[in-house]
Amino acid sequence: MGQGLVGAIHGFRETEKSRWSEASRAILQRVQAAAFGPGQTLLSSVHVLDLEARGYIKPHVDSIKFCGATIAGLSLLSPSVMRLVHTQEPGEWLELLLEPGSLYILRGSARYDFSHEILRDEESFFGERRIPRGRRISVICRSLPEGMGPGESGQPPAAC
Ligand SMILES: O=C(O)CCC(=O)C(=O)O
Ligand SMILES: [Fe+2]
Repeated sequence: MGQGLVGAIHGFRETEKSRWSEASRAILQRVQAAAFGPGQTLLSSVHVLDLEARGYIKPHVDSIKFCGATIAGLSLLSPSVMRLVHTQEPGEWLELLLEPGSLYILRGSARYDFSHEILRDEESFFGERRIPRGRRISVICRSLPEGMGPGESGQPPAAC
């Protein structure tokens, strides 16, 4: 979790995980192949966020100090709605329905120019459609910030 994120997430527990079963590694490799380019180095551990049914994530942009150009998140258990809002033009926004088993990828403008948030149960609508929130687990892979690759100076952070 990025330093700028303190206070953004409510009703959660989390961990940074670097050891995975062979079956999970195969899934993470599919995520990485889909989301990251060959030149991108990933943070050494994967962020696992367990959001309770009443939990939610307030709008934020992941810190550029701790997280690079790409954020890829696998959603598990409950569906949820992620809203992206342009940081300079609040009228410019979109919502993503994150079904269990789906992968979202934030890169380019979506990564840097839009905040992202996970709506709380009371506000959890995708258009007109009510999306009741249960417990949701997300598995988030991030690239290292530029200039933090292997062999370059600076210690890679343990997590975003
Ligand atoms: O749970 C998610 O998919 C997003 C989490 C998030 O925005 C963060 O940890 O920075
Ligand atoms: Fe985030």
